[in-house]
Amino acid sequence: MLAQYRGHWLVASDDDNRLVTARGRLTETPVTGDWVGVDEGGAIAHVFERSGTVIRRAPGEQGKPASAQVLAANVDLALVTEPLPEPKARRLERFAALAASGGVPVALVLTKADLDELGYETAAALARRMGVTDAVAVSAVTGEGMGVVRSWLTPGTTAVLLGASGTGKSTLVNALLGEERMKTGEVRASDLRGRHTTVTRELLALPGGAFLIDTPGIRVAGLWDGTGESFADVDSLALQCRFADCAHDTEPGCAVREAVDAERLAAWRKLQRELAWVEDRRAAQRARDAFHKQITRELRLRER
Ligand SMILES: Nc1nc2c(ncn2[C@@H]2O[C@H](COP(=O)(O)OP(=O)(O)OP(=O)(O)O)[C@@H](O)[C@H]2O)c(=O)[nH]1
Ligand SMILES: [Zn+2]
Repeated sequence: MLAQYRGHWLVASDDDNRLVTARGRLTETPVTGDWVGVDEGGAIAHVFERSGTVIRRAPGEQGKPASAQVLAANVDLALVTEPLPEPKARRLERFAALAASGGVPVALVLTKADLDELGYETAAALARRMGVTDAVAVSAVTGEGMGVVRSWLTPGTTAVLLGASGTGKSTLVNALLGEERMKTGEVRASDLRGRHTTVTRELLALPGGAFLIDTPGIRVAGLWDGTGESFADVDSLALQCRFADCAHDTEPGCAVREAVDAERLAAWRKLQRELAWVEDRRAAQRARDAFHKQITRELRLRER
């Protein structure tokens, strides 16, 4: 699945790219990166099981039940972006957690390296603190660091760009695509002529043989399902705390507070509070669903 538009999906097959609709009653709504089966009528009839998903809490309205939104499926690597010269560690941690919770490995990409002479050092320091192996400082202006990013994009694998609006994702996409961008533009124009659709998340074929999913315009990245391995430092140190349910706050004998950077620990706490809030809502929703199911079953029994 190449891209999702309002009620339409752009699907790649062996011979061409086709704009299709989806049959009702699919188990999952198809998202960019999905492998789908299309029936004779040219509609998506099946969404294959996913591995490596990026899921956020759907930006909902107050009072509405919390729900999940899959941003990308079947992703092998998340390039988490944040601009130099003052990258925000909190945002990096949040996006890294979003990827890690769906089983997607993370690499840090600090953009706009031309605005900071110490970009590479900053990237390395942040990566060390976050427990991330791969980090780079890149510039679309000078080309610095682009080779490193390309080396991560193994042919046949799919990467997703994750980062707040304005962190330089689209610019990075253009740099990686080189002249190829024109082609995708043409495909899009001919497929969607007169449809007035907004392009959201697209799967792009890079010249080197890898695929890249851009996620433009993300303003909020609410967590949905834990922080994955993105706080492995906190998780493993927690085993040495005196109390099994240590909140790493004021408890005596806390191994985490001693070893983890105060700001990182504060960020962890904030994300945990958010997750507790989400879990409350998810539990309430599950209870409502179970109740609804039971009522429906009882009504059906009575009708017999
Ligand atoms: N100096 C400098 N500016 C850059 C670089 N990369 C991106 N920018 C600028 O940063 C701004 C935002 O870049 P975008 O690529 O649009 O950011 P984005 O992450 O795609 O934003 P959304 O599409 O809103 O999610 C633009 O004005 C770019 O020109 C860079 O390497 N150096
Ligand atoms: Zn502790």
